[in-house]
Amino acid sequence: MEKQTRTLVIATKNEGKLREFKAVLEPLGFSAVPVGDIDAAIAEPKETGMTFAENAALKATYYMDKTGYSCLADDSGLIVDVLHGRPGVYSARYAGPQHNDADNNAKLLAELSGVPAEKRTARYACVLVLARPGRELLTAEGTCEGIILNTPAGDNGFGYDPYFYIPEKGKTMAEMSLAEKNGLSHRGKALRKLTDLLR
Ligand SMILES: O=c1nc[nH]c2c1ncn2[C@H]1C[C@H](O)[C@@H](COP(=O)(O)OP(=O)(O)OP(=O)(O)O)O1
Ligand SMILES: [Mg+2]
Repeated sequence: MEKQTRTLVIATKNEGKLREFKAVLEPLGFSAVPVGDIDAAIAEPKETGMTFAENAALKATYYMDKTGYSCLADDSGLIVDVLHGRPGVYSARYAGPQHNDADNNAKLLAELSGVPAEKRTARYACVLVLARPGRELLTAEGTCEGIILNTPAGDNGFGYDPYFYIPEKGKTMAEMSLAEKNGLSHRGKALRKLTDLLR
């Protein structure tokens, strides 16, 4: 086991994801530095992929090329069964290019209006890709099952979390601490798989 801290540049502009990355990675001896701290002027890439895996690889490779560092990217989203998998890879842009959580949640609720609880099954999915100079890409995935509520609960987390209810826990993801969310979330699962690959 190497003892020195290994720096991973986190290739995201999302503060909520960054908090979750740091909480998992720092206790494992990684220093998680947001790409904006390396160079705040790098423009966000267009997420043109058709899958989470394509977009995660695209973001990781883009930021590695721009910074020269190993870069860890996350592409994730919400898959709602009764909506045939929407919003899926378009989760961040569901209500339009402004990329606004409140607008996205409002659109989700409108699309689910009148749909009873037992048909509101959904899952979060996360694909992580680590791009390292001169090496092959590393990929890890995670999912987390839940139900979409009609009314929000909780102030933690980000994105769709106030509406994403975990029946086994009796609460939404926005009612969980960072550690509790990471313990069961799509991102937490993918991060643990990815760090296992780095040991
Ligand atoms: O744990 C989560 N809790 C709540 N919502 C979540 C979660 N995980 C993904 N989501 C939603 C937020 C966003 O609407 C979309 C991700 O979009 P995605 O492009 O991967 O991220 P982003 O644009 O916010 O940041 P970036 O691309 O810079 O990493 O799915
Ligand atoms: Mg994005």
